[in-house]
Amino acid sequence: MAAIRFTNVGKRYSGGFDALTGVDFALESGEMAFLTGHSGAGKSTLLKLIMLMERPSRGQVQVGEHDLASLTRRNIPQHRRRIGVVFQNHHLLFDRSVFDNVALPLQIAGYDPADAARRVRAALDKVGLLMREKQNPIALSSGEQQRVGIARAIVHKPALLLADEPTGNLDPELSEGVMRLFEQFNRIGTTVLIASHDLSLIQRMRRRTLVLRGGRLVADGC
Ligand SMILES: Nc1ncnc2c1ncn2[C@@H]1O[C@H](COP(=O)(O)OP(=O)(O)OP(=O)(O)O)[C@@H](O)[C@H]1O
Repeated sequence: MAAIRFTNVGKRYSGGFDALTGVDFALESGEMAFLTGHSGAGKSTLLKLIMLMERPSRGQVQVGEHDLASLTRRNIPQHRRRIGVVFQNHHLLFDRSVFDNVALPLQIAGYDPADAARRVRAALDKVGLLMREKQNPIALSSGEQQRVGIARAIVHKPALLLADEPTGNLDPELSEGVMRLFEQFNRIGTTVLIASHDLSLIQRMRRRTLVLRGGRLVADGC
C-alpha cells in the first residue's frame, strides 16, 4: 500500500495564489525520498497537506489507508500521531531538559510515565544523545539540537517521518550525520520524505527525488 498518495492535488491559498497545481505521486510504504525545488516551489505546502495543517483546494491526499478528506478536525491528533515531523528550527523548548523535550509527544498522547521513559531513552540512544538527557538543549550544538528534534519525531515510532529542511542550519558533515539517521529509520521500515534544497546533499544520497517548480511536480526519479 502507498504510504502517501497525491491525486491531482491543487492548493490555492486565500488571496488566490496557487502553491500547488495538479500534483500526482505515490510514495510506497518503506520508501525514502527527497522533495526539492526553489524557494516558494511548494515543498512546505505539500508537507502541510500530509500533516493536515492545510487542506487541498482540489484533488485527493491519501496517507496510509486514510483519504484525508474523510478525517475531521477531531481525527487530526490521531492522524498526527502516525507521523513524525522534523523541522529546520527543531522547535525545542529551552525551559526543560533534553529528556523532557523528547518525552513531550508521549505525555500529550497519555503514555504511562515508565513506558514513556523507556521509549525516550531508546530514542535518545538511537541519535547518540543518551548521555545528554538531563541537559538543557541550549547547552547543545546545533547538530545535537537537531538530533534531539529527530529523537522527538521518532519517539512514538511513527510509520511516516517527514522533514522540512532538516539540515538547513548544519554544515556538510553534520548534514550527512542527520541523513544517516534518516537512513537508519528507513532501514527498519519507516517511510521517509525529506524536503530540502541542498542539491549536493540530495545528489550524494542517490534516492528518489521529487522536484517541484512553481507548484508543479516537474521531475520524479533518482
Ligand atoms: N498561508 C499562506 N497564505 C498565502 N500564501 C502562502 C501561504 N503559505 C505559503 N504561501 C505561498 O505559497 C508558495 C509556496 O510556499 P511553500 O512554503 O510551500 O514553499 P517552499 O517550497 O517550502 O519554500 P521554502 O523553500 O522557501 O520554504 C509561496 O509563494 C508562499 O508565499
